[in-house]
Amino acid sequence: MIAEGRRRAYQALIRVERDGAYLSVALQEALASTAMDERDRALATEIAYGTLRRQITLDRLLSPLLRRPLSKLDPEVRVILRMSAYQMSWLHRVPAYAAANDAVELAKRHLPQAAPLVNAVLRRYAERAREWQDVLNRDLARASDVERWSVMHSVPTWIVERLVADHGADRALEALRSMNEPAAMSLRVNRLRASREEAIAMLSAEGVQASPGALAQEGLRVQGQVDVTRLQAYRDGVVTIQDEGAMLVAPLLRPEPGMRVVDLCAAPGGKTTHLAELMGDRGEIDAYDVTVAKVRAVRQQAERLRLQSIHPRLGDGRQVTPEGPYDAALVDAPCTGLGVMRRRPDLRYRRRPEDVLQLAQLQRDLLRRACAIVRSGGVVVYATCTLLKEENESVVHAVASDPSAGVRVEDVTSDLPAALGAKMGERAGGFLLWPDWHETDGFFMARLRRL
Ligand SMILES: C[S@@+](CC[C@H](N)C(=O)[O-])C[C@H]1O[C@@H](n2cnc3c(N)ncnc32)[C@H](O)[C@@H]1O
Repeated sequence: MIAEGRRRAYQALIRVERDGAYLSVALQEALASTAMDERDRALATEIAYGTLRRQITLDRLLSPLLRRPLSKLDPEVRVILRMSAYQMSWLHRVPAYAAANDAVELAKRHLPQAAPLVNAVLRRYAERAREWQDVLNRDLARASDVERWSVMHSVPTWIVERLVADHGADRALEALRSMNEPAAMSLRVNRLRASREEAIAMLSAEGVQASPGALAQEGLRVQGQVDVTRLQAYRDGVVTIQDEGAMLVAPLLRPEPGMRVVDLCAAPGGKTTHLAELMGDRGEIDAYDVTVAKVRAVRQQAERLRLQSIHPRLGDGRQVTPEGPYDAALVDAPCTGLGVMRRRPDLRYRRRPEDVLQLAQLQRDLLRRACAIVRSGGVVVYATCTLLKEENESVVHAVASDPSAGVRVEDVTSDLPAALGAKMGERAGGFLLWPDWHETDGFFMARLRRL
């Protein structure tokens, strides 16, 4: 019988491979049954995320064992080979024979004619599975640095090239090394409903261990992987799932009760709701996004947190025309998401180099619009979860250097937590929080002030 965790991991991975589904959605569907054991759930999650994180590496390791290129095989075979090779090389508590036997059973069930091939390839793979680094070092001895790093860290070459060009090889390499570590889980405490200590006690009463985060005053780090949405503390609006790095963005607007704020890219509402909490839920926040489903997501989060000051609105942020100017605006722009690769391992394979150019245009347009609709002396915060200059500093520079925008860039050092220490980097055009510094996602944030 195929282990439940492997069966569910396969279900999710085949949806990603064959139908282009997002991993988070496909896995949620695969794990939907409430009857599932927590251990099976954890194994399925580990296999699905781990396999996608290591996909380029796995394909390189598997290729010499195949007569045909991996890309020419049926998606079912690709998925079964990758997920089984992943377990053999990375999940040392899983015996190789268990992974191989289940792989053959999976093949028999989903593509019976491929079972002998799966069996033969994985028996050979198992002989060297633990030595994958040595195998690759030999294979890549004559490869360029970019190709070697791409294969070793499973990141497409164009992304490696861009990161090296933007930040230098050392910094890029440090970040790449961190991209395949599982992401820590953090929560934001809604301090309108509980103090951080009270929230820790509520979570503890539900069997969840949490401790104060190092960076954000309202941040909590949770031990292990927990489905927080099932907890009473979540349903009661005491906590929100948010990366601790993301919690540094809303305070940059210097939110105060009574302010009128616009969030041009609000869904699913993580930063909008944080703003409302920081404003004591007094004031007005117009929260825009482009689809009905996304606007609904913002509304649901506002309702769960019992926040009245948020007005979810359907609309293109580039065309927002308010009756009067806002005190502050947030542009948490759509981006390539390279700072959140740990949480969304499939993103790196979906993105194309041409996306950067298109996104940068949209980002500039959104930021220009934000600058146009805040009052004189008001602030605009621009944020992304990517690491590329073209989407970060260059966007800020393009807008701020245009005299018609009437803004200047501010140094945000004094608004950032002291816990960041010396790790501040170059901040003239904005602040980049690297994902390998404090076990957060990677974020860029800049503040502009209207003259
Ligand atoms: C990075 S996400 C925002 C995350 C959100 N601020 C949070 O913290 O939960 C970017 C959002 O921008 C939205 N978006 C994309 N193009 C847009 C546009 N032209 N106008 C407004 N929103 C847009 C996307 O739908 C997406 O929800």
